[in-house]
Amino acid sequence: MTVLKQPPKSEKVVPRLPPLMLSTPALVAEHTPCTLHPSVLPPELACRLFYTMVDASREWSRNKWWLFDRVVESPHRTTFFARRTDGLDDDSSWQEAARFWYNGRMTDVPPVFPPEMEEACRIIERVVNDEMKKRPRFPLEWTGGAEDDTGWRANVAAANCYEGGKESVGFHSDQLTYLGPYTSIASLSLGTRRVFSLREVIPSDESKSRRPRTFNVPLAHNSLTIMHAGCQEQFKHSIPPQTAIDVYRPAFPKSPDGEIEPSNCRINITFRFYRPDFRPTSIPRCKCDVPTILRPDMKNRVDGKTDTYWWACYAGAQNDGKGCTFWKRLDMASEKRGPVFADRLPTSG
Ligand SMILES: O=C(O)CCC(=O)C(=O)O
Ligand SMILES: [Fe+2]
Repeated sequence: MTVLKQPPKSEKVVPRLPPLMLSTPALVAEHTPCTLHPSVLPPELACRLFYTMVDASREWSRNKWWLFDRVVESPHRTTFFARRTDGLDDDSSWQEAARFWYNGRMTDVPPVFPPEMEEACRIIERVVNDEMKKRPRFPLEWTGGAEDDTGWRANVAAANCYEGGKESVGFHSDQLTYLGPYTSIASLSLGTRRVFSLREVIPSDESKSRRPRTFNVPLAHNSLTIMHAGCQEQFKHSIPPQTAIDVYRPAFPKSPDGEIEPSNCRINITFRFYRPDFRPTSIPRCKCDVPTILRPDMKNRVDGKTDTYWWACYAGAQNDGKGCTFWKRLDMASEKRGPVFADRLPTSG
């Protein structure tokens, strides 16, 4: 008996689009959930902050974590700061949260913002708030703790130092553990210009109809990139290695009568807002008794209302790569993560 074979289904081939260079703020806003703000700080402050951070970066370390059965080391140096207060309330339980920044391992309380960083942060907060006023807000986004809420503010910051073109960070989206869904992150670039790459994660139900495209944004000294609400849910970002970089020539010397020395370093500071309703006391702990990490389910459709997020074990990054199997879906309602008002926040000891 002859079995008639069905002709193979003709699957439409979706062409892969070549990477696109986004060299102006208008192009960045058109193609990504980010905005680019060149020359954001007064030039003298940007230069002073660059020198302070380059000096401080000698003490910063390379993040290390377990990946399957081996320890991997990040190809750049990094550190973390917690602001002394966020200027609005004196609750500092987010400083406690910052202690888990380093791959789930308990570290010392992080240093506070140096004075130049504090000065820069106040300017950056204004830029972020002006930009956020122009954009729609999402139901899962932090909408403020009180009626007189002053809007987005930074209470912590992560900093990175890339020395030379080989130092880099691979494609990732930032963990949302203390930031919560639909966070806004303000990322300041100082020193050598590097390329910031963004690539969308295509939801599973669209994977046959479109392919992700890589967008490359050159980040000049003293430019601010705001990764707006939804960026961590929809896009991954990276600083890829480069075979050639331009050296950065500071506009001011380090000391009034000193020489100007060119540098091949890029400093990045990401100012972040740890949400009052995502404090360490309310983060689920896994079977290893380590606070879990929160990740978005990037493969499912994102609409700002019904997105899925998962709490997962973080111990595996440290504990010889042996974490537990803990997974729990974030449920804003049953975890009582509705808006929390400043006067009702738990205080830390
Ligand atoms: O250096 C950058 O611009 C990106 C850093 C980054 O992605 C991070 O700290 O999570
Ligand atoms: Fe990141």
